[in-house]
Amino acid sequence: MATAPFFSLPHSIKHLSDSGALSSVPPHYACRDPDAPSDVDPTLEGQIPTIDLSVLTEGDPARRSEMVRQLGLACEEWGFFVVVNHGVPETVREAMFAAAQGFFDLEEEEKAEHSGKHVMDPIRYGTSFNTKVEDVGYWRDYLKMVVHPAFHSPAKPLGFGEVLGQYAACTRVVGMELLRGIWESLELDEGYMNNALGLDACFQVCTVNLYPPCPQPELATGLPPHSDHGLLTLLRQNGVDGLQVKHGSKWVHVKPPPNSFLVNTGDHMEIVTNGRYKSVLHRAVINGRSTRMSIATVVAPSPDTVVEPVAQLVSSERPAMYRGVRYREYLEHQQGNKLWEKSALDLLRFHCLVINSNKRTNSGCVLSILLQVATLFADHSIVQNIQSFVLVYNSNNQSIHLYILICSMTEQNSKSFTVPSHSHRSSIYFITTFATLLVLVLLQIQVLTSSVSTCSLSWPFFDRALHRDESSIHTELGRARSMLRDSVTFLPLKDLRFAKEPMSGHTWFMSSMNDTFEGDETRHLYFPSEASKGRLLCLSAPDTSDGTKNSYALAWPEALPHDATLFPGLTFVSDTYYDYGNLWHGTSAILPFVSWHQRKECAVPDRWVLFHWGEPRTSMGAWVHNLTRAAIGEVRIEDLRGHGGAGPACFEKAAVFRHNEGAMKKQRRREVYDMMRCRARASCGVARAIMDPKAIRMTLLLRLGSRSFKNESTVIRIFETECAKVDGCVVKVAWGNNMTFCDQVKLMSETDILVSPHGCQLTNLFLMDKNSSVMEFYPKGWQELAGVGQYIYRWMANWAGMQHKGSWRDPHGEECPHTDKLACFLFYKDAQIGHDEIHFAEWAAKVLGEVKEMKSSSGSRHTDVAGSSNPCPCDR
Ligand SMILES: O=C(O)CCC(=O)C(=O)O
Ligand SMILES: [Fe+2]
Repeated sequence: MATAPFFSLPHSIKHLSDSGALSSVPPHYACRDPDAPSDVDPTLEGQIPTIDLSVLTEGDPARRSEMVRQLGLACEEWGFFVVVNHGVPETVREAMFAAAQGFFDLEEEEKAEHSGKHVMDPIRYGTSFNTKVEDVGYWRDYLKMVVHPAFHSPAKPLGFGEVLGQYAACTRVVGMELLRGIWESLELDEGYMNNALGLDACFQVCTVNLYPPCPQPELATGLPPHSDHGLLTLLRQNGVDGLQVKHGSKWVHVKPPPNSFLVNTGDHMEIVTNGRYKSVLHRAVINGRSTRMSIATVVAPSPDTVVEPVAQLVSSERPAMYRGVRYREYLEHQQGNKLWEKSALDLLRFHCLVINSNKRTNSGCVLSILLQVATLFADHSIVQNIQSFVLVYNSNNQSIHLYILICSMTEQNSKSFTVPSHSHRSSIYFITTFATLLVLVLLQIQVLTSSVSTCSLSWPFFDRALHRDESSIHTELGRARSMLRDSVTFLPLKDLRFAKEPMSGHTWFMSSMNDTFEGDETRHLYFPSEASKGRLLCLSAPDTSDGTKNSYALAWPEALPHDATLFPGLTFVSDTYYDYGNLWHGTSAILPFVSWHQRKECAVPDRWVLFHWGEPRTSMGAWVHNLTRAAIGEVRIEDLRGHGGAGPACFEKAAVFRHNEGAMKKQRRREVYDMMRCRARASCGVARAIMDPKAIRMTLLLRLGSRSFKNESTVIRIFETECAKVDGCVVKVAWGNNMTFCDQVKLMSETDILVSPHGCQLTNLFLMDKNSSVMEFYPKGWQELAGVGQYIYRWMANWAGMQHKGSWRDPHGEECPHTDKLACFLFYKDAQIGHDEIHFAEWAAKVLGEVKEMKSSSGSRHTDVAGSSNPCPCDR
């Protein structure tokens, strides 16, 4: 029951603290005994495990599997670890803390717009944890935002949403990589886990915690001991410590190394791993001097998933310890009650007992089993808690084993969440089923021990079928086939309900179908398969300008739709939301096919069917076409309208990718980029060059028109001047628009530092030797208006094993004359880029210095080139 505090609660602790009039904490906040002996053990601090994420994502298999082992140990022994080398730029963290500070600095009325009425509101500003039910207050203000699967952000301060979006995306990537390692440490299949937990639509919430300085920090607390609800929580802080985690019976004060994430396991990790990896208790302490801010990002199962212990971690020795509950319900319960230790999780715990009665089968023993069972069933509370019972008859030694799994929950347990509990009727059901089973077992014993082996039952149906004449059977089969054929149902290929989210879940393209996960590959569809129940994919796509007019269906090979043409062999079906003309988007669309090709014994498709927004396309841009041909083999794009028959096209075998490479794992992407680089170089005959280890090759890959440098000759001179200062440095200048594919492949194979404006020509970056560097330039206005798409080359560099050395964003340039955001973005998109002589010179010198340093420590490094001793994957 809620207890009303005896003074009126402040709007926020910040408000209270900013007033400056406090010399002691109001009694409502005094929840600690200042004289209690310290429960913090400083000796444990140095033992907190550290996980190097870069080893998980790009380490060689041996290092990676050792890191996975360490991750497993960290989860098992601590439930807490520090993550370093996570790849999230410091600038992203800094921007996020600045934006969060900006929010808390708004006027109290502006923030109050988000003072949630309900604990499940997607944006919630408040103080303490849940003032409606607490009888003490915590010295903390917070802003909680659900950022995935749907993204929510306060509108103020300006730009908050962009920064949050970027922070959320980066932390989600880190969270997913860690989860991947965690599943691996338990030998759980990643695809299965992603599916079981609905991780594509994972629930992600970012909570910014603000702990202002407190006049009596020894009396109050920031957050009491608690565990978090999700799978993992990733925490960053503003440089002021205050997080403490429980290890054994002691607390550890955490002092994170710079640029690291503090990660703890949550309740749902404990549930799903059936208690192998327990959620860790932690708390936030406060101080008297400085404001502490932390950002906790929880990554959790999708809200509608019913999470329960995964079957692989449940056995007779370790029965399920928690009952399943829908994530949304758990969250609502946890957020709607007092925050205290593991009180929410405790409600889901089973206390289990396995009873095994091992008896020889003679009538006396059967009677004794019956008696035992009757005694058990006489107690209604036991019947209520019986999870399962199994009777096993062993015919070798003629014994019966009866296993009964009894799992109890407290009264409160069964009330708190809405799950069905057993009723009297179910006890009757149990008893009846049990009795029936027993009779069946006894019957079986009899059958086995007597020598009756024939069955005299007569089946009128078979009887009739056997005596029918053959021709009538054929007629009947023909009729059935024709009915099947008529029942093939064509659905719209493009479902506009999902038009806004073409990349997520089961999208608008064949929206009624679920993807399959296979290892770390991009999810995809394959026909015929178990999932399609042996049916083939048929497409009817005559309209090239409106995808909603095109359609698809599944049909059994024996009952293809009328007028259908069957295309033999393997077909690759691709749908992309951009186009096959653009280098970046085309590459992104073919990448999963390259991966699939490599995995499936280098299978080359007989044809490609390309869709863009659900509309058929009959060509790829020259660069994309060449890359595809180099990576997979000859590209024959089928024009569905010109295949001869007027009816639909059905494919003997078809692999469909419709999310670009979106869901592919990083390690896998790297392998695919490696393969594409290797094969592109081989197909262009780029010869292996023995490089002077001191040579540093800088390439300025420039653009004409939009996003070209305003003063190109000056920019070239700056880089030439800096290059001239470094021993062995040469500069090349090229323009992407007038080069063939092979010219570009060759140029990249001879580039150590790629200097280029943001734009599709940068897609070439993966063709450089691994570890090469990229410097990127943007016109004015991009940071604010371009959304996350502006980071694609940063991501690509990371996926392909390159080093992105940062970006320069032109602060000057023509002002946008429009008021509309989109119109302004389009205005800046085509703008030219200025320059900053001093900055460019210093930046170039720094990158040149780093590359020189790296080269001198690693020597010559031309690898994976045609003619080298390492053939490319799928070389024949
Ligand atoms: O601020 C901290 O260090 C802890 C925050 C926390 O535990 C939470 O937000 O759940
Ligand atoms: Fe927490």
